[in-house]
Amino acid sequence: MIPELRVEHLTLRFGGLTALEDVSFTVRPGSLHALIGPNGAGKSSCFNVIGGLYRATEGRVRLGDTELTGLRPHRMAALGVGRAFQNAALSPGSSVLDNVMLGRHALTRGGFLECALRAPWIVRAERRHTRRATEICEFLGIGHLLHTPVAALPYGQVKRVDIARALAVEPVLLMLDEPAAGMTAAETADLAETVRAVRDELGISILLVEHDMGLVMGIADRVTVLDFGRRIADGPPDEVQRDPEVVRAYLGTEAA
Ligand SMILES: Nc1ncnc2c1ncn2[C@@H]1O[C@H](COP(=O)(O)OP(=O)(O)OP(=O)(O)O)[C@@H](O)[C@H]1O
Repeated sequence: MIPELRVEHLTLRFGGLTALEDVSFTVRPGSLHALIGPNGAGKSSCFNVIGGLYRATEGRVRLGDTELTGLRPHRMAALGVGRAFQNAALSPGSSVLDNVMLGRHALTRGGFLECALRAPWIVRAERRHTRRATEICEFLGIGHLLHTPVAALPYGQVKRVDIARALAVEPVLLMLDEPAAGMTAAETADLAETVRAVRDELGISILLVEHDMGLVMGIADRVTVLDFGRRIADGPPDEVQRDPEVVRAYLGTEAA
């Protein structure tokens, strides 16, 4: 069963600067939830608190009955949280498959000696992991690029490798941080379809942090809007889009 992600009363301060103030929202099981807002609204800060990179000054994050607050990122992977970063932390010289296999490591067991001696069960597990990593790449449309070094790929494909690596931990929650940043309009439209397919076919929850309101309105089930670190709206996309405070936040920054 896919658990609900509950973000409760998050406050994050950097010295005198309040990046988040009392932010709460819930990502319902199997839904595509977007966290949006203008520049500096606190989206990345919120993403980084949920993902364990920043420690909240106040508040908590729970996935079902599991407390995520304060856990380190590698523990989260083991608990079913897969994350793709804004600046993909991939190994550019390695192949697509090797990068995605790195994501599987959160799931692999086996000590150094067993690995070094290539114990039969390790070899079998490795084969199984390679098969699954290949399937994930095929699902994301990069199955023909398994042996290509990441450095040789166009940006849109690199982003897919990053998502594949996040999916390789078999997450119940996939966190995507501004996946469309730096993409062309065509790449963005393709990506939107892919994200939708991940939700529909894998049935997992997705938290999508995005600057571009246009991208999320077509695909999100629910949208939380931040502005100056505070939640200013939360609801279905069509409702949020018409919210006067949201319109003001976006138009205000555009006009500035
Ligand atoms: N590590 C940090 N140290 C100090 N201040 C920070 C840090 N990270 C973010 N901030 C500040 O917190 C506020 C929120 O920034 P954040 O990057 O979370 O916003 P954002 O909505 O993701 O913006 P963008 O769309 O531009 O990426 C900003 O005022 C930013 O300068």
